Amino acid sequence: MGTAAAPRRFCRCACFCSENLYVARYGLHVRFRSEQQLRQDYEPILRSRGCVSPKDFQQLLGELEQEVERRRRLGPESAARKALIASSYRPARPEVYNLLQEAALAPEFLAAAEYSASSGADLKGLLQRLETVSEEKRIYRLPVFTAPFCQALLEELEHFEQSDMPKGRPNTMNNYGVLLHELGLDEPLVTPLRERFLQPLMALLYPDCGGGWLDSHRAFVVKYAPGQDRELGCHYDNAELTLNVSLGKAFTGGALYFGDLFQVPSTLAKPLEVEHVVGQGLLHRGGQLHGARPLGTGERWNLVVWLRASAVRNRLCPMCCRKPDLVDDEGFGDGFTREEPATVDVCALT
Ligand SMILES: O=C(O)CCC(=O)C(=O)O
Ligand SMILES: [Fe+2]
Repeated sequence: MGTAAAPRRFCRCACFCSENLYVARYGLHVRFRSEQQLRQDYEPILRSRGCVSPKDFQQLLGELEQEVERRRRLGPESAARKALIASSYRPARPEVYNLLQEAALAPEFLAAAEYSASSGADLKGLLQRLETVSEEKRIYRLPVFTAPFCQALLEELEHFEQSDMPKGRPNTMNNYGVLLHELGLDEPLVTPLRERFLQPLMALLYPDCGGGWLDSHRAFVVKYAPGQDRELGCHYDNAELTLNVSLGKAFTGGALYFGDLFQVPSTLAKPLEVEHVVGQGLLHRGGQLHGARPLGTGERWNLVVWLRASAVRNRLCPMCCRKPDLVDDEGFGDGFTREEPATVDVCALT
């Protein structure tokens, strides 16, 4: 697939402002269109989670209204932050902003990607080059970056975190961490990583989830530390596929747990626990329910890349599970497009 095509305009789905609003206090994602609808859909569960008095409910309403407003302003505000950072932020490790070199990648990752791109490559061959964490859940693991590159990226991210630059947070569940595109790391780092290395690998691992048709991403770093965020509630990603790389530092706890795909009605009775291994990346389907256990000690920084295939999501928005109601957006938006990429064999996609 060529990468030099004319720039395409990406969109988000209008549901972004009304679906999947996270209420941390009650550990719940809700749909919010009106007070009446909120009461109708969630009163019993909210009550069971401690939202009992009229005051509690009014507080929740106010927070949801604020969150909707915040989401409406997100695109333009993010673009403004990106421009300010580009003009006045001074990196600690400028080399991280150079075009991704193979020398930054772990030999195992390079070997798996090179194999995947070679003629005659098949799934069986690729599986010999990475660790299968769960065959049933299709979760895989492999080293992604070299230790020195992980270290440099971590130092740079920490320097940015400590700077007085404005920061857009990854999502409503993470209050720390940064959005990589605002830092200017999409063009030199994440886009080449996706196009040159992840795409062939994902095409073999997840052909039925758009693995061969990735055309955008949302990349961010999540940070967990004592006194800051320590855990992450159960959710699924707004992505067809996800790469989650543990960058460090030293920590205990913070394992991921995985349930079924979100479309499958089930409980999280017996989730699969997966420990992070520093330097290594986990690959999973975005729709696989997951969360992160509380951090024990230390600090945990992870690079998360939500990989998107417009060929898949244009047909069904994973957040509202309907045909997306497209709204023009900045940058990669939420990965939807008004036009289909050429020659997608829709029969190959689920
Ligand atoms: O904390 C982690 O490692 C998982 C982060 C995650 O699942 C997400 O941000 O979507
Ligand atoms: Fe996630």
